Amino acid sequence: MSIKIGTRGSKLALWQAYHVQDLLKAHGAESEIVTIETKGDKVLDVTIAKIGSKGVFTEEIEEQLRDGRIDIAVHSAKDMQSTLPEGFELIAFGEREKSHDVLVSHQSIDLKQKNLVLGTSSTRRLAFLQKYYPHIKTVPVRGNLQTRIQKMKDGACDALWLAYAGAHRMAFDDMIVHEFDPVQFVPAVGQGSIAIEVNQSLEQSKKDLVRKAVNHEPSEKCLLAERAFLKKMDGGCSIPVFGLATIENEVLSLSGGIISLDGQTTIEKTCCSTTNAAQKVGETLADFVLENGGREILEDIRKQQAE
Ligand SMILES: NCc1[nH]cc(CCC(=O)O)c1CC(=O)O
Repeated sequence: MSIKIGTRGSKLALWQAYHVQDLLKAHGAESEIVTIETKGDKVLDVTIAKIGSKGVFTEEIEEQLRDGRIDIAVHSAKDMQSTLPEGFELIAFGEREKSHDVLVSHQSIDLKQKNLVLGTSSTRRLAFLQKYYPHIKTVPVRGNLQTRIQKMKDGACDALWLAYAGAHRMAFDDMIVHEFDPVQFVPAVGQGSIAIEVNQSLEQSKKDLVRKAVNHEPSEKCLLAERAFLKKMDGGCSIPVFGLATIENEVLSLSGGIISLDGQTTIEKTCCSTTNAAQKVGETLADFVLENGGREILEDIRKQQAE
């Protein structure tokens, strides 16, 4: 039985796909990798928020899952919508890498420095920057990590604001010049973990095998909590919703919330539960955030983004 693994073609995506291939191999399963270009890879001159359609990194891959050209798709969990299109499911989450954000640069960076320009197009990161470092300017820098580093070196910005996981997996550790505290700069839901998506009708034996080889249970529980939170917040990747779950001594703690685009208002909370109530705790957190000002922030953002 050979498993066909679909993935985007960026180096990070391929790293993740080869990682899954290795895990499958360790469980005695052969596999092959099929690279697929998505709209998010093709359209590089606008931010993801502006491309607008949900699933910019997933649609073309889901087409191939639908017609069986591939068996599984490997994604960054962070790129996955909270509600998948009809007929698809996530069956496994890989062991999470450290989930925090970092600055990557070829030069040393002082966040107090005037005229500093950081490369990012993430609404969450922009809003946190308004809150903690309002003097810092940003420019959107899109493309795969290697392209972005080149753009930075060519002068587009002084440093790139990235997820540690991607920077580390691409071996840019030497260029990490700042690490953001995940308590202040809470990561995006799913950051640092990979997710395996399948067509629901995939043979159960293949699903079982893939899950056995790839799924990391504590990471899965955390991701279920975070994704249940995101789903109830109704946030895609262009809404500055943040959330991070951790497990210690069998207790799952989920910290998350929403921040207004100007960084002035943050609604956030930490909720705890047993690991078996992961989804429930995500929903509880979302209810709290929505009822305590989050709904108004969401409406404001929708209005601004419609303009
Ligand atoms: N937004 C794109 C994206 N999706 C996943 C990662 C990094 C790896 C990960 O979090 O799994 C990145 C780049 C980044 O935010 O720096």
